[in-house]
Amino acid sequence: MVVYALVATFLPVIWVLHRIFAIPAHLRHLPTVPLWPWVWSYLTAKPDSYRCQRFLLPMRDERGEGLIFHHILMNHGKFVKDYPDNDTMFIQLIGTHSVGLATGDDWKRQAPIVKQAFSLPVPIPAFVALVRSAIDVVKHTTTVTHDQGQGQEDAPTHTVRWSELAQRIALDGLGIGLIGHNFDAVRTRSSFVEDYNKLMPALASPPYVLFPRLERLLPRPEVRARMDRFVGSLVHLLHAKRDNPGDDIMTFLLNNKELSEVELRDNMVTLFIAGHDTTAGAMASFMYFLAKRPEIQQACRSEVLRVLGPTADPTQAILGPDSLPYLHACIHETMRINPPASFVVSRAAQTDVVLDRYLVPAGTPLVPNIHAMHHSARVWDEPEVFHPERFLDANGGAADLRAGATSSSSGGWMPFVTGPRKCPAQNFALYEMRTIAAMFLREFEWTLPKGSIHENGIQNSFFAFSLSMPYDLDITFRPLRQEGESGAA
Ligand code: HEM
Repeated sequence: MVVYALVATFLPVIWVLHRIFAIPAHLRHLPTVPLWPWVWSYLTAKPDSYRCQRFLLPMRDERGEGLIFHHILMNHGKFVKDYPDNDTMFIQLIGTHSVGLATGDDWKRQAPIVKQAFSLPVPIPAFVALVRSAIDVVKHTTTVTHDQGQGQEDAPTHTVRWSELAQRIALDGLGIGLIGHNFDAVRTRSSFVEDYNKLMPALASPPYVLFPRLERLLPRPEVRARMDRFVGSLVHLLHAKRDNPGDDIMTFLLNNKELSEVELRDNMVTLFIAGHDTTAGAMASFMYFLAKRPEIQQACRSEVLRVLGPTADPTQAILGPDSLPYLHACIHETMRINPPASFVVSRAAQTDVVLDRYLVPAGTPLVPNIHAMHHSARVWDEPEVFHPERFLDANGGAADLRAGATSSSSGGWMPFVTGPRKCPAQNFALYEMRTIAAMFLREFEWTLPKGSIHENGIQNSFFAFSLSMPYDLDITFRPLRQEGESGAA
């Protein structure tokens, strides 16, 4: 009797799971990852980098992945962005009418406007002021330790949860660049920042990501309320911008009469979400790799001190890749080895198509994987090694990116992807990162604290929606000069 009851209970569950996850008959000729370990990796909240290393990279030697990757991204009319249905709260948050998810004529109308907005001068002086605040926060952090190592007798050091501070810096950077608003997240805790910080992990909860319908079966009113409050705050700022225009991105978009109210709302939220954890992830990873490689950190610092001097404010001209090629190379190498977005929104082929040697039926979701591309031994020499020099030319200048790859046909470096739908904010993000990196290099030396969970390799948190962000990353900073001193060591 008990056996019958168990069978009657579990058979339907197994049947439903099979229906959800089984590979459809028309796709069974394609190579596959092991299904259940893959699903399990989501349920146990493993990061994308783990899935890529464990399941995708072992398949790489068989595939012409670079060419397929390029082909899909360059032909965005044939491979159209294809996102999950509106059941996911994440899609409800960012909306479907922004440049990020629009397709066809809607995208063609919006893309040039957004691109033009990002060609406005990057607000370097405001970034500089922001980084000064962050430096101040580090220096006044209460977890001061005394480091007796490296000949620096009893030098005070400050151990900071850098993965969080990087997020707060990124939020303020976006506030400044997008709406000319200072959230002051670096120094203060506001309900807006709290809502935002709690919202994203809730939306990325593994069961809800795997089974979006749970949102209907087991609704989460507190998460929805948080989301509504967060969006309400952004919309409020957007409306206030009409009466108080500036030289920021949203003012530019508001002045363009071609964007509807809903498009403005969706773009505002999308730009925030698209720009926040990506930039924070890149900055967190940068500190990590330079903490692990003090000789690279020192070479970077020497370049910054030589070009920028010990105290002058960085300017846009001086922060360019040609002035600081080694710093530029370190940031590029960081974003190669731990790309902040590990894969892109899926694309659906509009007709049956042959990719490499496989027939892919129309409508099949295709997800180019940036992490796999960046770790392909067919594209990169020693892909697992942090080696910034791959982005320098023979004279030590900033190399053409394609020269970083051993196979020039594949391009290789793609944290912002490539093609018509590449990230419009690449320049904005790179200038912001160079400002932060240059000013921190001048101010501090840094290491991983003893016992760091990242000692044997960077640990990314589970973050649905493709983001790679080191978690609980503490960094120990040692000031290179005392208050009031004018030069770095
Ligand atoms: C290190 C920082 C960043 C990285 C690594 C990054 C990466 C990417 C990637 C990989 C895509 C392509 C997504 C896809 O096709 O599915 C993308 C698109 C996009 N990004 Fe970024 N991004 C960064 C910063 C930003 C910032 C700061 C903003 C805005 C303030 C932004 C706004 C956008 C938008 C609007 C798109 C969609 C473009 C389109 O579909 O036409 N990103 N980004």
